[in-house]
Amino acid sequence: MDYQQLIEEVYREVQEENLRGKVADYIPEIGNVDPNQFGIALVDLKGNVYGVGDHQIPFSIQSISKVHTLTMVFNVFNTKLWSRVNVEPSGDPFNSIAQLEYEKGIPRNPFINAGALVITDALCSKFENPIDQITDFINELSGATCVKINPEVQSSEKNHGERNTALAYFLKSFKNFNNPIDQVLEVYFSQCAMEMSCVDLAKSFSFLANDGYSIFANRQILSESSARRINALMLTCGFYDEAGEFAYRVGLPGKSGVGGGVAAVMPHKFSIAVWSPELNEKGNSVKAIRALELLTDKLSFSLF
Ligand SMILES: NC(=O)CC[C@H](N)C(=O)O
Repeated sequence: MDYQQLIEEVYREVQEENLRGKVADYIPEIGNVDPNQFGIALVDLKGNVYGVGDHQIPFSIQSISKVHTLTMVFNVFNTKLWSRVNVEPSGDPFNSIAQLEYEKGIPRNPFINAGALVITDALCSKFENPIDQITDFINELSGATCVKINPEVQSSEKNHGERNTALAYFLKSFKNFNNPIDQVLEVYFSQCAMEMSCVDLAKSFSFLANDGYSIFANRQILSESSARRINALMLTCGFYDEAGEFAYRVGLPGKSGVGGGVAAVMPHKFSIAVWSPELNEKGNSVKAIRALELLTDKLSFSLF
């Protein structure tokens, strides 16, 4: 299969459809992007990179960073962690607070905001300088010094972080939070404000397509069984209350962010990142989802 030809075809067809959505504006600074940008990068397991459109332009990865942070604590906290966060799809918006109350402070999964805050709290217990450690880790996975924290986005998240702050206090009231709230939120807002291109993002997900081994970091990042579990979580929880629709239309494990990015993997074949800022009402990129749907249709395979 000629991947370059494939993604160019997908790119062209999606552009022709002229799909529109709305750039996220609840974090004002991430609204300051050109909404027409669109890029695709695919990385195969030999390390060949295929790209089209704005695939080299860094963008705000937002919630996609939740996969990187989960990976960082997965080994150490594997058993203990699952008493603090569940592994079930939530069926609720990513920043929902309601479920957390009747489920007594145990978030449904690590990819909704409440669950990601628990993961970042666990990360703060494990690492002395968590922000540097996350940056270093993602750089290592991408095989390049590519991650930058956008300070304007970071402070915009902080200044409009009432909901995430509320979630953190809520978790604390159920004793599911160990570190000072401000410290954990600082790390959480920083990981969300990280910027990288589709190419580097696809590389950073490559180990999940490769039984846990990163060809860019030259090491086993997670065991084969742990990598498989992260893929299962992405498939069932990676798109919040649209996870079912993504599995139905695309059929790959993946993770979205409100910056308009989606990273996904086809196990044993490739990792892929698609970015376009306009979102649907569930907070997922309209063009990125359509591009991945066309891609698996044209390939005639997905996980299923
Ligand atoms: N879905 C997302 O990408 C949400 C991330 C965003 N920084 C938030 O916490 O609200």
